[in-house]
Amino acid sequence: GVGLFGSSLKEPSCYVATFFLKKGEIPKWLQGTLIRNGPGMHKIGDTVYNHWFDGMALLHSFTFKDGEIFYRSKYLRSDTYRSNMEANRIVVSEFGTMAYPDPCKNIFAKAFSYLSHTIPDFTDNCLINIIRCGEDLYASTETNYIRKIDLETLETNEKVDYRKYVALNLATSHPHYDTNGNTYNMGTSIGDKGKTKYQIIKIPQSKPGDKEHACFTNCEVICSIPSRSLLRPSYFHSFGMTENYIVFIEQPFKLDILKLATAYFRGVNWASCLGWYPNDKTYIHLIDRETKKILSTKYYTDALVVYHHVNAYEEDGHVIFDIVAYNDNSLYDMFYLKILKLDDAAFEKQGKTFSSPSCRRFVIPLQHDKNVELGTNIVTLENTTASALKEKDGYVYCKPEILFEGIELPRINYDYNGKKYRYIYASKVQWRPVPTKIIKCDILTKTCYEWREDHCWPAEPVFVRAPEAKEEDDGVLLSSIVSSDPKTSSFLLVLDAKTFKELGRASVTADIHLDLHGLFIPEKS
Ligand SMILES: CC1=C(/C=C/C(C)=C/C=C/C(C)=C/C=O)C(C)(C)CCC1
Ligand SMILES: [Fe+2]
Repeated sequence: GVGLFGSSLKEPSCYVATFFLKKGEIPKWLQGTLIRNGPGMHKIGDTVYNHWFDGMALLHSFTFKDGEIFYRSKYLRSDTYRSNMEANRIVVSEFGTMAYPDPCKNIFAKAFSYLSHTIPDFTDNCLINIIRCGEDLYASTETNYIRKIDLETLETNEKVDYRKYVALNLATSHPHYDTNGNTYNMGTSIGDKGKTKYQIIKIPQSKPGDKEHACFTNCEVICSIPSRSLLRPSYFHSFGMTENYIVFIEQPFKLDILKLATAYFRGVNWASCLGWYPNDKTYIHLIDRETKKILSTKYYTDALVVYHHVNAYEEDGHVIFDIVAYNDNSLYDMFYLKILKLDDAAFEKQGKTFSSPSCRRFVIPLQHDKNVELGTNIVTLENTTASALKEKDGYVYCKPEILFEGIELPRINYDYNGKKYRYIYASKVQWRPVPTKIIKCDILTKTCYEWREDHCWPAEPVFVRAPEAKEEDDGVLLSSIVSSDPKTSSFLLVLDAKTFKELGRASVTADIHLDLHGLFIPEKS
C-alpha cells in the first residue's frame, strides 16, 4: 500500500502536544526537540499537485522532556500556504506543478509580465529542511526564501529573502555549520551583472545585542565560482565542507535559465527546466576557505547526479569526500505522485527504469609532482581503491570507490563533519524510493547494521550524541516511523547508535507524515 501518498494530513489540534504511549526506556540525558519538515498536503480544494516535492510544508516535532515525549505538527504558514487557502486552490507554482494566480485573466497577458521579470518569483513553501542561522531556526527549500519558525509552537514567523542581502536566486536547503555557530550555504546567482555564478556564503553567529536579522545583514560571500555556462548552471542540492576546503560538485544536471524564464508562458513546471547531459563531465571544485580561491587543478569525474553529500575531510594531503550518487537524473521523476501511487506490479510494468543510489568515495590529491607521467594514479593514500589519474592541461580524472549500495538520506555524527569519520546512518532503499530500513554503515569494516519491521517506513535517521560521548557512535539514532498498515500507529523509534538495538519507541496517536529532513535541538542546560 502506497495509499499514504498524496493525502492531506490534519494538524492534530494545534499547540496541544499529544502524549505518547511508550515502550522501553529512553535515556534520561536525551532532552531536546527533534524538529522535521516535509510535504504534508497535496490537495487544495479541487486542485492537486503532481509531485511529492510540491506539497505544503508540514513541520513536526518530538520533544523529549524528563522521560516523556510530546508530538506536535503544524503547517508552515508560508505566503504560498495562505494564498492557496484563501483561494481554496493551488495558486502558486511548485517544483512539479505550474499554477496560475488568476484563471479568469488572460494567462498570456500575465505571462508577458512574468517574462519581463526573467527570473520568476519563487515559492516560499519551505518544505525540505530545518536550518539554523544565528540563534534562529528556519524552514528551508531551494528558492531564495526561508521562513523563520518557532521551535516550541511551530508557528511561522518572518520570511527572509536571501536576495536582500546577497546575490542569490537559489540556495540549498543543506547548509553546514562550524563549531563557532556560523552557517555556510551555497546558492546560484543568475544573470547578475550579466554573469551566472555559484556563491558560497557565510551567515555569522549572532552576538549578544545584535539587531534582528543581523546574521543576514552581516552575511558575506566567501567565494564566487563562475558557472561554465551563463544560461545553464548546474543544479545542486548540497555541498561538502572540510576544515580547510569547500567541496562543490558541478554536475551535468543543469537548470536551463531560458526554460525557467519562459515556463509560465509555456505552461510547464520548473522540473522540466532541469536537463541531464550524460556526455558531459562532472567537475569537482575545491575552494580554499582561507584564501577563498578555487584550486586551479581541474578535477573531474564521469557524469553523475548527486543530491546528498555525506561528509568530507582531509588526510595526508588529500581531500576525501563521500556522496550518494546516481548514474542518471531519474530520481526526481520517481517522485511524481502518479508514479508513487502505483502498486508494485503496475510500477514494474510502466517501463521507465530508475537508477539506484550508491555511496561513493572520492579521494582528491591536493598536490602532486609536476614531473609525474600522464596517466599515473596520484592518490598516495592507502586503504582506498579511489583513484585520480593525472592528465594533460591540468586535468585530473577521479574515479570513486563504491562504499555502499542503495542508501539515501545519509546522516553522520555532526561533531565529525569535516573530520575523518567512520559511520554513516542512512535509509536503505531498494527499487522504490520509499525506504524500508534504517542502516548504519561502518566505513572501516565495510559492514552494516540494519533495522526493519513489517509495514514500516522509516524517516531519515538523526544521530544525537551522548553527553559523555567518547566514541563516534556513542549516542542514539532517532527516526519517525510511518506505518503503512492502517491498524498500527506511527511511532518514534530510538535506537542505540552503537549496537543498533532498540532502546524504546513511542506511539503517536496522530498521523505522522513521510518527511524529508530535520534537526535535533538539544535542551539548553
Ligand atoms: C521551486 C523551485 C525549485 C524547487 C526544488 C525543490 C523543491 C527540490 C527538492 C528536492 C529534494 C527534496 C531532493 C531530495 O533529495 C527549483 C528546481 C530549485 C528551481 C525552481 C523553483
Ligand atoms: Fe536533501
